[in-house]
Amino acid sequence: MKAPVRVTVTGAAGQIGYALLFRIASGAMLGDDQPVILQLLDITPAMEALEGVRMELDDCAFPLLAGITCSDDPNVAFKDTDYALLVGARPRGPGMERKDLLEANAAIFSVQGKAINDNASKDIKVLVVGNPANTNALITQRNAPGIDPRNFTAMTRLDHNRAMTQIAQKTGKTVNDVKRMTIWGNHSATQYPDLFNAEVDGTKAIELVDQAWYEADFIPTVQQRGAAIIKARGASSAASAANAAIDHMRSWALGTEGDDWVSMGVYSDGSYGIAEGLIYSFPCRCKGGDWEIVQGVDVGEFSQAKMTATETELAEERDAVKHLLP
Ligand SMILES: NC(=O)c1ccc[n+]([C@@H]2O[C@H](COP(=O)([O-])OP(=O)(O)OC[C@H]3O[C@@H](n4cnc5c(N)ncnc54)[C@H](O)[C@@H]3O)[C@@H](O)[C@H]2O)c1
Ligand SMILES: O=C(O)C[C@H](O)C(=O)O
Repeated sequence: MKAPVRVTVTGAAGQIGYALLFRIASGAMLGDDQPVILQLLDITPAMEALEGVRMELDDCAFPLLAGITCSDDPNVAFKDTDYALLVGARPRGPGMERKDLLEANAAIFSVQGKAINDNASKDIKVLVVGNPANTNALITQRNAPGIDPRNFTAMTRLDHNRAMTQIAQKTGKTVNDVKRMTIWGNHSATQYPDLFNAEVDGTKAIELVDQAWYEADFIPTVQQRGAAIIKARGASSAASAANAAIDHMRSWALGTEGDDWVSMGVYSDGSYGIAEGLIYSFPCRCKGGDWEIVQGVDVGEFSQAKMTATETELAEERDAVKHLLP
């Protein structure tokens, strides 16, 4: 058996937390030979509810669960931690865009970035789920100058998984037949799901559908899926978001499959002409606990315009929080 690793989850008493913690503790995220110590963070008024979640975790008797701490202090929750899933933030309601949450949520991530910088392992892997995820990841990263910027990522895996299922259903195949899906840019309504490079059963997806369906149906469905769930459920996605967080961390820690790739919001190094330093979703391959942006992916005129539009939105969000970016 390996030595336990520490996994911090913020917003642990919330709805995503409830769908996430039990799967991390079961080994779904880091493998069934990797014990974990859960370090759970929430705000003071949520401590009683969090205690209930801890009791339920205890009651599962997970063989891989080597310890649980609950705290309302980020300095405690991030102490020596190896992985952090930053979920704790306000969700949007009907009629809101995710960037409308910037004012309410941004300060959380500057505090947590500092706490990560001061307390966590220097090799920590951070996934930001709380919205607007890309810009919150940027705030976290910039407040943790002692840690490699590549260790901070934002979640677009939910959009990636949504796009996989939409194209599989349209073409009468299963998600097992879909490879090389890419979500470019921001986890927002400007994100660009790319069917020019995605493949279904070895054929370029764009060749299997008509351009009108791609533009008028597929792209808006993926872009607006979060809003559709809020409208239907009266609450934002939780189980599918937790599942995507597990997928993201598992790919990063244990590697992507063969020559396939996944979508991750990562620190831009200027690849594909995207401004350096933005947290932008790219096609990524992972190996040995590290990620790299896949190079040489085809970008035609149509894709370029959409990739630039979502980059522009991210630059606007960055400028709106510049007071939180040291
Ligand atoms: N990136 C994605 O794909 C994606 C998908 C779904 C949801 N989200 C986002 O995830 C976030 C959480 O969603 P949810 O449905 O679990 O919300 P929720 O309201 O059910 O839970 C949020 C939890 O965070 C806690 N919290 C608030 N401030 C905190 C702080 N400073 N420190 C620690 N915890 C804090 C709250 O007390 C609550 O327990 C929202 O911002 C939502 O929009 C992102
Ligand atoms: O849409 C939301 O606000 C929640 C989440 O980001 C989602 O995509 O489901």
